[in-house]
Amino acid sequence: MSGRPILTAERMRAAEQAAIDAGMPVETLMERAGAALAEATVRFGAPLPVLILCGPGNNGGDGYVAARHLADRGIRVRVAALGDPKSDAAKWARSKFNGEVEQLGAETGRAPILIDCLFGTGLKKALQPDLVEQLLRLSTDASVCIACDLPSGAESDSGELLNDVPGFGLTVTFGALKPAHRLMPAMNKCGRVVLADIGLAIDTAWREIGRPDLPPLDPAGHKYSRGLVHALAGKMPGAIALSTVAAARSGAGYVRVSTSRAIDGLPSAIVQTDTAILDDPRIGCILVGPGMGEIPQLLTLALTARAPKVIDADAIGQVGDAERLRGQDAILTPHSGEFVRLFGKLPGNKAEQALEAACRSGAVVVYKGPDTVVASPDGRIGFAPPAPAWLASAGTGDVLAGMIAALRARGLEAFEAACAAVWLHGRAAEIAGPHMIADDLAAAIPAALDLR
Ligand SMILES: NC(=O)C1=CN([C@@H]2O[C@H](COP(=O)(O)OP(=O)(O)OC[C@H]3O[C@@H](n4cnc5c(N)ncnc54)[C@H](O)[C@@H]3O)[C@@H](O)[C@H]2O)[C@H](O)CC1
Ligand SMILES: [K+]
Repeated sequence: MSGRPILTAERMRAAEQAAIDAGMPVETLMERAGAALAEATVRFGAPLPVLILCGPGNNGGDGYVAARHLADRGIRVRVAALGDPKSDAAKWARSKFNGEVEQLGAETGRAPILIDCLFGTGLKKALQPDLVEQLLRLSTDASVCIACDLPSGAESDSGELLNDVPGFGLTVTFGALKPAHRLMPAMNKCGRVVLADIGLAIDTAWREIGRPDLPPLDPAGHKYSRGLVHALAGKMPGAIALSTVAAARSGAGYVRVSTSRAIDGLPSAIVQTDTAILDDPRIGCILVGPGMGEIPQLLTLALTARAPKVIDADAIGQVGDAERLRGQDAILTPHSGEFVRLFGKLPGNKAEQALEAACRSGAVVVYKGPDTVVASPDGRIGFAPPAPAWLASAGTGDVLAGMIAALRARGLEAFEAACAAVWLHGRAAEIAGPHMIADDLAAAIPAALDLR
């Protein structure tokens, strides 16, 4: 899967140290970071006057470098410092900035552009209340607020907010994204996240889910080679109807649903049958769970089949022991309640919890929410980019399950199919707009596919 790399603070420091050990002075890294911050500020905020808040560490050091670059470009820039720089690199950066540096406090005057260089990946605890008060006050009247690496108060690895944090329009980060840029609640405070390459070698299996690269249609293909999705209907046919329509619109060549009674309103292209022959070798992916209700035998039936399968909604509640999924080539799509009921409260951030669940079950786990992460037992993690809040409505999970099943049936391996569907699901919601219902979301899938 393509997508921007994501590293925890510790792995970021290791990448930085490896570069330093290879002869790259930390000042060079800081110079590149600060220059990138200045460039992004000019592009995002135009040549308005700038106030940079500098902390005592290297986050502050980036700020002094950015101040120098902005001043060199003729932009009026002031620096308000939280004490003197403590790290050698920050002292170096401070010494190279010839402008005024005032002490950050209640008298610090506002500016149209505010850049937060107080704390980044070195944050250890919540900011002092009076500092939070100044940060919030100075951000209130700024027209543009920019965070250096992270909003100060955002915990880099968990995405928790250790203190009140203003909403930033832009976050400029270096080398790799951090989990906080793509996990709630910190994700909501970052605004647009720009990643600056500062010359670090980054190697990671954790990535932001990028635009998917789907296989082209085979001109010699037929409906089976384009992917047969076989869905198992349960007590509430409306949910499986949404899933099957979503699967068909996601490019499955043939969508079939086993149902004990005819489902009204389903497009004729979706074949309804009263049998469930799941050892049909032409099946590309089975879908069970949407609208299933309390019929555990449907999950048991699905688990007798060798075909890949998407286990969603009510079926997750019937799994019982995650070990049942080992060897099933399954994709599990829990929201937080379903996740905790099946796996319990796991340690670590949401991504690490999803990875642990993937390892315990052998399944690819799509841990849904306003921040969705996809984890594979082989260690890969995909973090979804921000998706519209209006996805929080009935039936959108059914649509996602159908999209995953279709892309799996089209031949993408499980992790890639799940990541691609999550990305397309978010874009389809943007296209459908804030008043959408799940049916509109399914209808917007072709337009989302055209975005690639
Ligand atoms: N990753 C890279 O390749 C580069 C990162 N850069 C920038 O460096 C910061 C990380 O710098 P660091 O000095 O480790 O920590 P911070 O500047 O985030 O924190 C400063 C310092 O402050 C102390 N501290 C922590 N929390 C608090 C608190 N709540 N109140 C008071 N003091 C606190 C603690 O001792 C910290 O060490 C990274 O974010 C990037 O912006 C490099 O400049 C470029 C390369
Ligand atoms: K910061």
